[in-house]
Amino acid sequence: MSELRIRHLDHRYGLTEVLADINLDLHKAETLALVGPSGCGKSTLLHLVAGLLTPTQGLIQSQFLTPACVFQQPRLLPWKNALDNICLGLKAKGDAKTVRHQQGLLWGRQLGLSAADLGKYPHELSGGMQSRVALARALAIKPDLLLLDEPFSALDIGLKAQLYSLLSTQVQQSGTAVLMITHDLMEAVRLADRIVMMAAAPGRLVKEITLDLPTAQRSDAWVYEHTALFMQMDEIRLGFGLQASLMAAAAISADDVARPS
Ligand SMILES: Nc1ncnc2c1ncn2[C@@H]1O[C@H](COP(=O)(O)OP(=O)(O)OP(=O)(O)O)[C@@H](O)[C@H]1O
Repeated sequence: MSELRIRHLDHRYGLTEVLADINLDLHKAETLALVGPSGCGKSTLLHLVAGLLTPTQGLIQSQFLTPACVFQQPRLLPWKNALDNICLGLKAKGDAKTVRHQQGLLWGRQLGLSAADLGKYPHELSGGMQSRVALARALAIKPDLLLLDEPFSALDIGLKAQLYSLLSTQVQQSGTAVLMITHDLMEAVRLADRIVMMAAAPGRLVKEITLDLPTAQRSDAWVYEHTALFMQMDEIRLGFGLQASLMAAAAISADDVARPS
């Protein structure tokens, strides 16, 4: 059985239905990418899984014990320097200062932050550096579930590549499950074991794709080719508000002609 089970989940903000009948499973060591257009409810779903919102209806059952979140906004404490921000979860866990600073330095370095950067306060860091501090803070507690809301969107292409590889290694070595949100289908194709496409109004799951090739074996060419392939799928195209492929468009107009008015 899966460690995370979501069944018949609905969510409303006031009278507006944002999520409708969401059914999803996530297993240990699995990376699931939620892809969809802006406003389709991806962040709401992540907040529900994180327990930050209560669903209007439906079931969320989680056996993960140490979840960690990285949100779109880094949400760093402005009065603490980067190192102390990274160490927040370790402090809450009760680790001694020397131990947590050692760990914090290690994670900071892994994420490409220098010793000088780690001494800086959030307002002295670039957006990309702040995102890396937030990711280091999440990884430092060795989570069994990582909830990522577009954590790579503010990063340059080289840094993205480094962090993709760090994340894949983390998943392989520690069995962390990852539920990640992205607008970027190519990012999902690079990192995920499964991609779930959402459509909007109300937010719902419209297509699931399983990627069998291990992430370590996915070359750039493989990623480009498969992204292009998936972009031909009607559910993916319609989810992003693009026209359906020509074949499907032809089928729709034939249908329209056949339907009595
Ligand atoms: N606290 C809130 N109160 C009322 N409506 C909200 C609230 N949070 C989000 N919404 C609405 O719910 C819908 C889904 O928002 P959500 O942020 O979950 O979408 P998203 O797919 O993550 O979007 P994006 O990709 O742009 O971040 C949007 O129409 C948004 O305006």
